[in-house]
Amino acid sequence: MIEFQHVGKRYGGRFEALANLDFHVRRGEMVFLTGHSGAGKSSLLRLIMRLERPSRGRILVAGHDIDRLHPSQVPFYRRQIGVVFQDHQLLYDRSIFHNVALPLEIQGVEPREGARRVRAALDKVGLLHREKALPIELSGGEQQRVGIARAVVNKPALLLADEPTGNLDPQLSADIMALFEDFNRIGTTVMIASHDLALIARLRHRTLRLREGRLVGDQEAA
Ligand SMILES: Nc1ncnc2c1ncn2[C@@H]1O[C@H](COP(=O)(O)OP(=O)(O)OP(=O)(O)O)[C@@H](O)[C@H]1O
Repeated sequence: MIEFQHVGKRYGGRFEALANLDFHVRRGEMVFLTGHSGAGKSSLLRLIMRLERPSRGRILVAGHDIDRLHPSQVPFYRRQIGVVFQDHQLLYDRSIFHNVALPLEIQGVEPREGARRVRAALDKVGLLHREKALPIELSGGEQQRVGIARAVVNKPALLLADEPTGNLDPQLSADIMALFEDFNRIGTTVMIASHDLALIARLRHRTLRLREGRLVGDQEAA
């Protein structure tokens, strides 16, 4: 599903944030990405999203070299990818329903079909009863669930998350990870960048470890 072949990324032509990365994440896998702050986790995710382009090497997603996408194809490419951020990036003047509906509105999905999909996504994250609330009325863990509902409302083949539990306590973090496992169980490929080594160790999924932009570990689930 995701194949990195000798991928490097330099910023500003000099600083090497990622160097010679080679790995393959199979369709349907759930993989953690770890490493200290600045190791390159976010850069790696941004390359997959094609928010950044590699300085060298090739990145294949679902068999396609994403560097070769025509600019007009990039929005369609990104629609196959759900993204969850640490800080949720919710719109605070819009209801939970409208936050989750946003990607569908942008794509011009017919409103009734859109509403059905939004409610299905909210139901999966256990927040259907809060659809009319504003984000500010929700706890941090619930806000992160809204971020996840918005990421999966398109039924993406690939779900990426950048420190999705960064601000949550251990129990809420475990609940959020369990949600990712639910989506993985129904076939979604999942890649999660996280600092939380204790939680990762408990969950037993393949773990890619970065250090200073290099892949220094690739451990299969125990
Ligand atoms: N747009 C950019 N321009 C220049 N340097 C950048 C840019 N984005 C990231 N970097 C640098 O690349 C390195 C890797 O950063 P990155 O954000 O990918 O690491 P990270 O592992 O996600 O860290 P954190 O956990 O703190 O987010 C860092 O040294 C960072 O300063």
